[in-house]
Amino acid sequence: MAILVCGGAGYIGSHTVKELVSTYEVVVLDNLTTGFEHLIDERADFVKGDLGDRAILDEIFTTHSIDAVFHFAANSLVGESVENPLKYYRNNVSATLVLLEKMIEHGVKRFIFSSTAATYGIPDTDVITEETSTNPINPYGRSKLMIEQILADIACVHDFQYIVLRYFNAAGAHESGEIGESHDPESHLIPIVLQHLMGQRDKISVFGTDYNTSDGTCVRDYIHITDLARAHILSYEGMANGKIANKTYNLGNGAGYSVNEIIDTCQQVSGKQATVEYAPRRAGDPATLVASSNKITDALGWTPVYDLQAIIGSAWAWHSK
Ligand SMILES: NC(=O)c1ccc[n+]([C@@H]2O[C@H](COP(=O)([O-])OP(=O)(O)OC[C@H]3O[C@@H](n4cnc5c(N)ncnc54)[C@H](O)[C@@H]3O)[C@@H](O)[C@H]2O)c1
Ligand SMILES: O=c1ccn([C@@H]2O[C@H](COP(=O)(O)OP(=O)(O)O[C@H]3O[C@H](CO)[C@@H](O)[C@H](O)[C@H]3O)[C@@H](O)[C@H]2O)c(=O)[nH]1
Repeated sequence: MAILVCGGAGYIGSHTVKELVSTYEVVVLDNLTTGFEHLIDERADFVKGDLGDRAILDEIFTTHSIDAVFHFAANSLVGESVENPLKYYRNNVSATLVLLEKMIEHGVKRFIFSSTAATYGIPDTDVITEETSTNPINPYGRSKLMIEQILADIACVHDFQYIVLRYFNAAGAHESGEIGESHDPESHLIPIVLQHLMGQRDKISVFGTDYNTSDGTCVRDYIHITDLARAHILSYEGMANGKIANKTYNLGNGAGYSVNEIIDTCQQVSGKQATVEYAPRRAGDPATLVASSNKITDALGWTPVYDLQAIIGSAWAWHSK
């Protein structure tokens, strides 16, 4: 039995493939719009194509015995989604519907979905649990919540099980040093700061200093990608063993760090001094997003291993290489 990883050439997908290949047969489907073929572990089969392409999905589902689909493929930039919502609804919703239809048609019944803290919008609590109300404030978050709702509907009427994983801010690099965070252009805070500290950017822009947080900059919960990858594998095995089905779990470290604190930690880890420019708010950004991940700890025993220092340390090691 094999696992199909949609978006396995991307940042989180490629790290999960690396964790999967030692135990499972893995097929990667990716159109390489934001991913890179060189990130895919060579033990995986790679199919270059789009998840909205019915013929490619028919081919994969008939030539491989797929037991589960891990679905990472999406557009995932908050600011871009505000500027170009149709791109987000087309890729994150319409193309995913094609994948789901083909799974049902071919009798593939296990699905793990990459969702996001952006489904919560501006939470009315300091620490977000899965019971916190979902009220996304940007098209990206809405596109993910729509798929979550569609999954619940499908599971009511088909032989189909899903796990939704709502990640907070994914960061860090694989401990092998072989792969790390690659987005082009890069928009994520930690790689931008590290690129600057390596001399590849003139300065860092901090988007917004007037948020209702301790220092006025946005607070996020950063989680290492290997911790995320392990949560996917535990979720899959939990479903396959009949322990869990049709659940939604947060994945975070349970600690919030402001943009300024991230810059400080990057300076400490690298031993270099940053040049910072304070800029206006970026559209679509909530002030604070911090997770409680107790639900997945209770269900599957998952706990994050990497703290912020270790996350930034792994990213710095990879960037320096
Ligand atoms: N990076 C984060 O902090 C974060 C946080 C929460 C949720 N997520 C979610 O995790 C997933 C992975 O994020 P990432 O940071 O690795 O992004 P990424 O852009 O690095 O990876 C996405 C991959 O999907 C591929 N892809 C996109 N649309 C496709 C399509 N229609 N057909 C085939 N392949 C397609 C891209 O080429 C890329 O390789 C996304 O669903 C994202 O919404 C990411
Ligand atoms: O040059 C920069 C880049 C970012 N930020 C700020 O840093 C914080 C983190 O931004 P970023 O790294 O872009 O991540 P988010 O926008 O929080 O989104 C990430 O985390 C979300 C979950 O919380 C996921 O859903 C998204 O896919 C993923 O991109 C935000 O307050 C940004 O405004 C800056 O101040 N300057």
